[in-house]
Amino acid sequence: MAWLKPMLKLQSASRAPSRFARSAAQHLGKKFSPVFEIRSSPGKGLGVFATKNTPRNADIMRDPLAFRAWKGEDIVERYLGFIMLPVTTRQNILKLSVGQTVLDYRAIVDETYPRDNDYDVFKLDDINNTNAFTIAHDTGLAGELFLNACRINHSCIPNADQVANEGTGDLVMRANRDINADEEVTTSYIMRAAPREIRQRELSERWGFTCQCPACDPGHPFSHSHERRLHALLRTYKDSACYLDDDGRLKSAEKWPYAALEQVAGSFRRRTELLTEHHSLRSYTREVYLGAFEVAIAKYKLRRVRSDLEEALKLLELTIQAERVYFEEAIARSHEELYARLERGDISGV
Ligand SMILES: C[S@@+](CC[C@H](N)C(=O)[O-])C[C@H]1O[C@@H](n2cnc3c(N)ncnc32)[C@H](O)[C@@H]1O
Repeated sequence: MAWLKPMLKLQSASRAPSRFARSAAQHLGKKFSPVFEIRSSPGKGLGVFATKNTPRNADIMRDPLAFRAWKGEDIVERYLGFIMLPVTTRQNILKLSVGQTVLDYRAIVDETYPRDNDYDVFKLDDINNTNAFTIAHDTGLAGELFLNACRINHSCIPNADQVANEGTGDLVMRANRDINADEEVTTSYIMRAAPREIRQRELSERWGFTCQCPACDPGHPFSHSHERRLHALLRTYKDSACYLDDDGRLKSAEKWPYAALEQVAGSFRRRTELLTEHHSLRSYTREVYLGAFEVAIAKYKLRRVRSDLEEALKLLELTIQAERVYFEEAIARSHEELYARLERGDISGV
């Protein structure tokens, strides 16, 4: 299942300069006013709703970090961190919803410990399981709680994506399509490119609900076309698996013959077509553009054909635009420097 790993990596953050499209997050420098409210969402508890028409790539919320949990930390250690928080933050965290209780801890704890705080140790764990976001991979973070963003309900075809936070610690939620005033803002809790039965099993086991989005309703025409798209997408990961590492990037670039590189490039092209077909999948394109860029550079190094370098520059430009929408401004800037070098024909160290 090595091919699955690149799929598990998700998205992320922000702006745009010079020759690169600035549309994504020009507003980031400006004062940000929230465009959402939290209210009841029938059948789902509370939810987040847009209060204004919100265009694609606009920020819906920037929510400050409330609490952070680390991998490997035991629940008492975590609780000791929690009790250091200001009392209102603690109270608000304890109001977050608990989707699925792993243990009937209330019964155990009521019997064993008389104090409410001991109960909260376990409750905090369940709150984390239900609500925590993870943005950065491989950081040792188990998850982060945000008081507003944690009210966003799930959809397998969400209209908003979390983006990397550019070091502020805030969680930024960005519209991945135009959202109408009063429409519910949704995000995906799971790998949205997984087939329906896998998504449903994960949602039911971890969060205890059955997703009712059009992609999960077998009677909905959209569901069929979307499932076909997801299966085709899986095939592109399988087709190129032997050439790629766990991050979906070319393994030992120098080793492959030109024909193999062309095959990988074709698989990346197909993947990009599929990902750009639907707004809920677009956030995956960044990784794909970057992977495809590396393949184009490897092709250029083998044959020094000008069209391969032009293809690489085009893909790097797309990567930079995607960085600005879903990931880090700093990474986008360093890619821009690379772009300038390649434009001058300097491929040393690429
Ligand atoms: C992170 S919370 C979202 C906010 C929550 N609705 C609340 O009232 O605080 C996750 C919980 O919301 C509910 N939920 C989220 N998405 C849902 C959906 N699509 N259908 C039904 N319930 C959902 C589930 O109870 C889930 O455990």
